[in-house]
Amino acid sequence: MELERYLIYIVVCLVPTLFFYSTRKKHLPLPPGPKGLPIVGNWFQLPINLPWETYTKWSEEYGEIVHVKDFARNVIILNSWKSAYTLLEKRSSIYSGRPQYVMFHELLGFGRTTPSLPYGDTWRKHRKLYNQQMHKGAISQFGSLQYEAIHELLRNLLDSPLDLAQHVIHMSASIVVGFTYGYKLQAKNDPLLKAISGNSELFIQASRPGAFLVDNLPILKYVPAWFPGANFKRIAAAARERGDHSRDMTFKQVKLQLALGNALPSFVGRSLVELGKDLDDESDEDIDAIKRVAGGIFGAGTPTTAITVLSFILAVAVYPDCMKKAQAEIDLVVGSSRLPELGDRAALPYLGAMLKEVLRWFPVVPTALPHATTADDVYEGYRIPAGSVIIPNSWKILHDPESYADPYTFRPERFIPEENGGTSERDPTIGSFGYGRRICSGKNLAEATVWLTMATLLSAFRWTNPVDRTGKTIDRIRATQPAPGGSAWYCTFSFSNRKTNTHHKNASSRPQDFTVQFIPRSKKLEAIINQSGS
Ligand code: HEM
Repeated sequence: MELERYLIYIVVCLVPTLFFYSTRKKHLPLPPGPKGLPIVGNWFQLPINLPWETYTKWSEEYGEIVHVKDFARNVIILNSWKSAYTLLEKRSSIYSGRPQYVMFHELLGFGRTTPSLPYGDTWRKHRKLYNQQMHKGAISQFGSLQYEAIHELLRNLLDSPLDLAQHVIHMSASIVVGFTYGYKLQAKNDPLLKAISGNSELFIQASRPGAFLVDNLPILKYVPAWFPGANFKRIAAAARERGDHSRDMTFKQVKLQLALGNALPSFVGRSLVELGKDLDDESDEDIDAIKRVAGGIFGAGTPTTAITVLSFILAVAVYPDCMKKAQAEIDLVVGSSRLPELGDRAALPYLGAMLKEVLRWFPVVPTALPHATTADDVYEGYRIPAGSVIIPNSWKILHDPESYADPYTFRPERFIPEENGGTSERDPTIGSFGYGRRICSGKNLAEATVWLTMATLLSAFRWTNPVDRTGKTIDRIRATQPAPGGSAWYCTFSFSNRKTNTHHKNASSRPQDFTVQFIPRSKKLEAIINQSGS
């Protein structure tokens, strides 16, 4: 009898409690944010250009996490390290999706590249391929590719310093394309480069929330391409064709070289050999994954690496003391009778700190790529529904004075431990390379390339006084102000010889256009640079 009463008591108390907790989430408020309109929500307020600036303004009014509506879609912006770290890193099991957009995923055909895949088995397969070919040991085997491209950069900078940006982009593309396909890029008008760079700009532009109306009104995808106003359909058809063509062309090239036995080491070649399957079965899922991972590397890796190098060149030009400190360290370890090598990295701590500072001071992907939630969640009393788009405001997080003293000053010492005279500020890797399970999968290659370029340039040259196209000096303040227009656009722009391009507003950042004069640090080094190509 006693037992029965206990059981009844437990059922009476427990069931409502469980019910309360299971429905509680649904009754909590969404995070605060600007008021929107019926149906479209905040669509008209979603920023197109330099979006992190608007997100930062919203955070001043509404707090560290802000909610807006992109039609029916909930968009949550994370403006603090605490919220980004707690949600995207610690709760990454439910924050690692990607929002799916009709234009981006379906019409443009980008839906099967690594950055845009939903969280699931195909994405895991892609990341496994990256891990196999891009762990630190595997990357080190591509050292000669990096030396060749970076030494060519030195010679190009001496020959035509005014084409600084083009030379840096060429260096970055040579490494990325060499790594992916074992392909040697021609100095000018390379046909493969033309084929694979065609969609870079659209990729970033279309991944931004609210970029195309069809994303929120999917019915528009049935509008025929000839219909007035259906320009997006024509853009999409051309992009899909370009994508299919470039993927097939590059893949077939490597397959042929493998068959002939003259393939240079590459991501595609190694992955295919390790797979050990019939390479002609292109319907095979594993082969398709290799093709698609490779197809995404150029767009993800070239502009990001190039712009990080350009930011470095600008940073040390306006902070000559940092340049001198790094050069003193290099002179001590490397000397002046050779150029730096990847093996010198551990012995150059100031340069390591400088790499971190470049990534923090001028983050090239200031709002990462949007993540998406795969389950309902609660944060600090706010409801975050499943399927929400999550945008980390990395620009703000990496310039937060609470984490980084005097955040717009370029100061590598912030990443030197206190016991060695630095200030031990928080490592910016999480943030500049993204978050949680979706963190940049090319990080090891990117860091090695940027580090080696920094070391080699500092060892070979000195440079100061950056000027813009009109000859006006760029000072420290202007150096931190991103140019309007994005990085992927920048590469397309440069590759296509400045053909007009109207879709130049997107969510990536690049410094102002600038040039500097590179002066060899000694006759001996000048001779080493000139000999490096022979
Ligand atoms: C300095 C250079 C680079 C920077 C600053 C950078 C930064 C980023 C950022 C911020 C993300 C978004 C992460 C997120 O959504 O949380 C990302 C994703 C990605 N990056 Fe990079 N990246 C760089 C170079 C590269 C290179 C060289 C490659 C390829 C070799 C690459 C491949 C990718 C891929 C595939 C993704 C998507 C990962 C996924 O969705 O799982 N990146 N990168």
